[in-house]
Amino acid sequence: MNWKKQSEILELRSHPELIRNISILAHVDHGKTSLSDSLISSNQIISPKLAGKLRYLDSRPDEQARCITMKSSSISLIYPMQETSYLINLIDSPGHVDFSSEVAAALRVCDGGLLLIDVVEGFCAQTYTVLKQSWDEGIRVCLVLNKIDRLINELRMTPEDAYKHLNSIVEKVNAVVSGFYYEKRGRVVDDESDEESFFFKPELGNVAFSSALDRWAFTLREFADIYAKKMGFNPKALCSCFWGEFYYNPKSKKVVKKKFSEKCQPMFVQFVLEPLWRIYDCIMINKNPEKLTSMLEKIDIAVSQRDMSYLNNEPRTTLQAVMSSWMPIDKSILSMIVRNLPSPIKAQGERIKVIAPALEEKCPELFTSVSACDQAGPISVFVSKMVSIDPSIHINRKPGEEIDYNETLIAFSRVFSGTLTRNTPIYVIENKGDVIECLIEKLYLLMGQYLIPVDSAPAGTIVGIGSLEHVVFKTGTLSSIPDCPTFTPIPHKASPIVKVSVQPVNLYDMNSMVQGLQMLDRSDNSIEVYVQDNGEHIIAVCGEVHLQRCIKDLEENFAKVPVTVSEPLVSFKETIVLEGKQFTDITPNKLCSMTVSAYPIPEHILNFLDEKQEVMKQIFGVFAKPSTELKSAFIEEFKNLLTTCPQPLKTLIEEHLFSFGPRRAGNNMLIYKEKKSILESSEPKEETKEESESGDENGSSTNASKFSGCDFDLPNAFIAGFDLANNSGPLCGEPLRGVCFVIEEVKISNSEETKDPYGPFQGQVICTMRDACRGAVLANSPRIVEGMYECTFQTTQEHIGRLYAVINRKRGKIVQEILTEGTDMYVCKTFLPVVESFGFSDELRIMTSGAVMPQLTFSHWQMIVEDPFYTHKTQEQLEEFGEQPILENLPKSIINKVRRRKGLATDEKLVIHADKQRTLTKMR
Ligand SMILES: Nc1nc2c(ncn2[C@@H]2O[C@H](COP(=O)(O)OP(=O)(O)OP(=O)(O)O)[C@@H](O)[C@H]2O)c(=O)[nH]1
Repeated sequence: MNWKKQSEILELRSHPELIRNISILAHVDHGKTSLSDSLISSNQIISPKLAGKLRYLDSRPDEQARCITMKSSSISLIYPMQETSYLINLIDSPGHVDFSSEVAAALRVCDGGLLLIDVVEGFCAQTYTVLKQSWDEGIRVCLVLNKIDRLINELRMTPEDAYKHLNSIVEKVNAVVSGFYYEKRGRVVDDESDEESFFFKPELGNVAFSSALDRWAFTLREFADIYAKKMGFNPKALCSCFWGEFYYNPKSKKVVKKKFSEKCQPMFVQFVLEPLWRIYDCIMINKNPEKLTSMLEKIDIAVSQRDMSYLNNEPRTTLQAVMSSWMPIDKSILSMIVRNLPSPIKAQGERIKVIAPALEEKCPELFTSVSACDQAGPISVFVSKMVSIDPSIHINRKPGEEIDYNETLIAFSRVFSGTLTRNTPIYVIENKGDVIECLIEKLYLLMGQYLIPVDSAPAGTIVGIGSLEHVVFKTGTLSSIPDCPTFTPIPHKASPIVKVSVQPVNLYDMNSMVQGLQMLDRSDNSIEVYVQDNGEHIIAVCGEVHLQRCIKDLEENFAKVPVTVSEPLVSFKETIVLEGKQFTDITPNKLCSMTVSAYPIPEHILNFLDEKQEVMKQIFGVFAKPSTELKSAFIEEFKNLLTTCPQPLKTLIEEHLFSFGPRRAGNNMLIYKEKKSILESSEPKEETKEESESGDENGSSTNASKFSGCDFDLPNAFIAGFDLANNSGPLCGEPLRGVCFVIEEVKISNSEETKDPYGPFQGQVICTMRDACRGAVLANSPRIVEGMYECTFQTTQEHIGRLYAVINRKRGKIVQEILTEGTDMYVCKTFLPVVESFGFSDELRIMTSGAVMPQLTFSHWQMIVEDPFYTHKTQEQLEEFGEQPILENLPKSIINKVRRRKGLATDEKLVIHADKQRTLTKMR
């Protein structure tokens, strides 16, 4: 690292108005890393010729090998513009859907973003996700339409068609933005007149057109500057005519607004795209050196003889030399960033209500300091993720320095106010509210593959903090004020659905592995690590690529021991299709019997309950203290849905809903006919004495107090049993989904016996309730429910047939197939069972030589219609198939597989050494 540049960076950090913290956002493979390479080359960190090939910010070997970014990395660049130097802190974030949490972490420390779109693939699933994430974080964004070269070289579009195509992409993005804008969710828009700046308008200079591969980019401002001099126009006025239906009349030398026709070309086509197309034609398509030389003279570009000599054999090298001198990508993009994206001072004032809403009321001093990005005020820092320091990272020690920089994790953080200095105590405020005092020993400037130790980090900067690896769990707030409220936690979109169990290859490495797992858990915001009841160590991740990265991190950085990884453990659910059949069970001491029936919950209610999980936890959760408005709003919505619920379930829920489950907030329900519905009272009602003493005439009673040995709350024991059944259904011990249990009858006999050989009575009631619920599930024709991924990919006509064959083989369902206008590209949307998804991406990639990169996101739960216990019963079936069980029963094979994995009994016949057995029989 150049020490002169380094000291300039350190100096610029104390001028927040000159800082821009930017993240590059896009769908996978749209060119983020190639663009960041070009921007990095502007600071002579890498050679411009290697930009796009080196992938400098993909420092991990697996990122280089797979050509995908898996981790956000940051680098500081200097950009001189009009005699002022600006500090650009650039973050390259991953585009793969498995790493959405990395994008969220990167956005929290930034103030602006560059939204990159591959103009051939257009607006994709992840483009929407990252745009939404940036809105939710209150981040301003500029648009970069990348890979324009593909419109010329691959699709052979005319400039007119290209203009229409680009216009349609800009309109599509703006349509999405307007949805966000008018929803105003997650953003506080104070100034209505500011509306225009949220939309992408090439004429305002917040849209760039680029080819990161060919190292060029432009915004309309640059073209307007060039032509304004030649044509004698005001550059600003000319810029506003370069986009839209404006035409230049060379005779009258005037710009007129006219509808598009063959004779009239829009100014964007005439002045911008035509010259660009001509250069590509001279170099890449028709290779015409004479025409090229005359064009270069006209636009006043000098290209070395050496670069020109590649025209026939390596035309792309000549093209890159020409285009990077004509429209250098770094200059266009960096000046767009400086002009259009806010400095920390402006951004923090806007974002504070989104990222730290509690400050205003609870800590006004810090609120003022954060809003103004005051470097002299009290300190507040947000740790957005803990980054593992892998061996590819180099720590630049100062000459003669003796500090031990043996870190495993550093805190990737943003200083929002004050100045963080080394060796100062600071308070770590955990999300739960606990406060820990600790000493900041090490601070680093993040420079891609290099960490540069620094002594301080002022407000508005991004910094790596050492010595926090045992104090901060995933994310956290640091402050010099101990009672400072925490920043808003980073929202998580991706849920960890793929689980594997891990164990060390050598058992004596168990301790190292467990410690390594703890570090891994800290280092990744979207991972879950826990120990299952049977002692297995489970890692739950977002997908296959994520899993590979985590295992690599575990083996190489955290545990540093080899581990074996099980087959992915996919989650299933269990449900029912019949209704009303009852099952009775009795406690082992024969004193309490209960009859339970079960009903399937209709899909629309189930979807509502799925959506409202968090709200339900706040209203009905064990320690919940809900606000009355929240509760009544939920109940009103729920009751509206019940109007379309079939009888008798509707009445049962309305009159006697006793609990949701599991943990009082899931998507199963318990009806207890002795109790009034929890939907009825907005306040929890105290039970009256009379109510609690009522029983039936037969001497049986549902009442605990009448039974001498029953000194516990019987209804709560029912809920506990119901919860146990919810968590582990009868088919293969997977959670239940969409089952409503009805306690039809409870009989308790009085007994004088005080000693019960079967253990505490409460435990017996709980277990019997669990078994009664499970029995009711079995009585009502149970089914397996499997998770489904939504998978979107783009492909050409050439590959589509083969891809569909793979999807069908994997039980996928194609739900949408749209031909992109002007191309032979199909955008396909399919649903794919999670259990079939392993190896799916690799198979598609191999089949299409890497052209297809499917994105899998969890979509919904879907019931497998087949009955797991189906046997031939009717006369006709028996005649046709005999009494043999069905060989290919999918749910049955899933049940057996899961039961085998959990060590539960299966009804499979095990034949070991069949030949040997036959021989033995013969010999006898
Ligand atoms: N034709 C063309 N190809 C490009 C351009 N920019 C990038 N590519 C290619 O697109 C592929 C993906 O580029 P990357 O820069 O790795 O894309 P990315 O968005 O960083 O990918 P992830 O980080 O994995 O999401 C590479 O093969 C690049 O060479 C461009 O402007 N034109």
